Amino acid sequence: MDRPIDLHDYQPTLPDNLNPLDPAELATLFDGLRIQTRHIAAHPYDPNTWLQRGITLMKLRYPELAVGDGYKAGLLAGEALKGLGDGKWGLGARMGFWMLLEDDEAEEDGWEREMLRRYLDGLQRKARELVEQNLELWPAFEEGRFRRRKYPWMPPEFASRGDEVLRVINDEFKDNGGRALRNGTGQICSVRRHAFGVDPNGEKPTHDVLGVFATREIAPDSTILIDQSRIWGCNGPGAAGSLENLNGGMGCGEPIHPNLPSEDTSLDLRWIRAATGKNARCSLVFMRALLCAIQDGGVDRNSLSHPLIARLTPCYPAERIHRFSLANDIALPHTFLRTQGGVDIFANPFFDTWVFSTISSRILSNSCGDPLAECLSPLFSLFNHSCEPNVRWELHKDHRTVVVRSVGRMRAGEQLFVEYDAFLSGEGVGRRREGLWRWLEGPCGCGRCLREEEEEEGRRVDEKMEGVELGKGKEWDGGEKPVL
Ligand SMILES: C[S@@+](CC[C@H](N)C(=O)[O-])C[C@H]1O[C@@H](n2cnc3c(N)ncnc32)[C@H](O)[C@@H]1O
Repeated sequence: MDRPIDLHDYQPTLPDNLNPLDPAELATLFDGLRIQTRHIAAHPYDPNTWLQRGITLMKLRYPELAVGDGYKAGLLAGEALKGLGDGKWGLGARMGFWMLLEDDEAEEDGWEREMLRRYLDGLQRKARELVEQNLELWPAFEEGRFRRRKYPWMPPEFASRGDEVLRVINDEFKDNGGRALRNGTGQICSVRRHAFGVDPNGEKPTHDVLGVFATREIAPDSTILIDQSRIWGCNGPGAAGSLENLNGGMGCGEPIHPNLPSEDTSLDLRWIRAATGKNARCSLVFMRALLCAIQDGGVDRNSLSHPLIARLTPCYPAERIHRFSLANDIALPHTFLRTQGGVDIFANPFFDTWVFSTISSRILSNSCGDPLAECLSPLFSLFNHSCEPNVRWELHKDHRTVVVRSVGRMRAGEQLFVEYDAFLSGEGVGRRREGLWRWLEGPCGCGRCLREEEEEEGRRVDEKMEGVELGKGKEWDGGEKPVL
């Protein structure tokens, strides 16, 4: 957030249709945001820096980010108040912010201590007010509404997939081909750009539209891909051997889930399952995505640069309104990062709330699953949808392995398509497109939809022509003119 931005890239995430912000006011707010972000970097444990930036984010109409900063301000003020009780917190000498005191400084007189307590109390109350202003208490307690948008300060390297990302993916396809063919050699498919062709008018950029293509002829019913993921989650087993999840909803029969026997006890994720109930699978996918970034890249790199996250196309649907929850989307990931990720959530900018929100926009249109389990597959997530698919897929009982098989014979160079929602295949093109909109953020561009759209258009033109012919016929026949 401390990067200069182009004001043309600004899109608020608040769904309310308010009057647009005046450009001069917008520029001032973004200047403030930059300064406050630098101030946070210099004084990450001062609750007031977080509160002030949260207020700016609210004015800029980013409710989900304002809640994130308000939450951190409240947390810091609360921890400082607790520390005050222990005699450990005080005003940093002539520095104007609150800090941990050296032992000999801790002997403050009662008056100063009382002043400090009141100040922190006030900050905590204002932080809570900021959070509440950006949430609603109804219909769901402590949830807010927002639209998913690209944040204007997003560094360009995270905004689209570079050639290095494609190289990594294609190396993985090469390894996977060997496994699927069971003889250890040979590639079956690869990822390519311009998956739906190049826009003839040059209006839509198609460079960053990826798809999976056959690199050789594929026989019917062949295994094409065995894709195992580290980013998965399931609602876990129920209590006392029942299949019910702890908080209702179905559970699976694996006693160790949502963990694996190979994971050590420091990665016990059952508390996330208990906290999120029937949404556990989605929260677990998100936490595991953060965990992957930490395990592979450490805590000093932006998690958006992790190859498993950098390869995903984000979902920014124009009209759809999403909900975010203070408990599940803000408090839970921060607690997870502090307790199990080893991340300092105040001093480390790589796990800021805008990064959370961007990761979850990428997971949204790329994960697959069912009411029990969710999985973000590294290679399967690159397959496009068709209403007449040439491959079929299955999520294994382990909730993290997707197997893809061919339906009929395929030529080298043919694009491999899966069906995202098989329940829609019996519907007409209009209903199918409507149902698929939430996955595709636009009309389905598959061969069947384009064909049926053309047929429908043709029928409409024929009907119109028929009407014209009928009208003409009456006139020429000397019949009565219609009364308008
Ligand atoms: C799981 S990803 C597939 C890979 C993606 N094309 C990419 O570039 O990374 C799903 C996204 O691909 C695009 N997509 C997939 N199938 C499509 C289709 N039949 N028509 C239009 N867009 C499609 C949509 O943008 C969708 O949100």
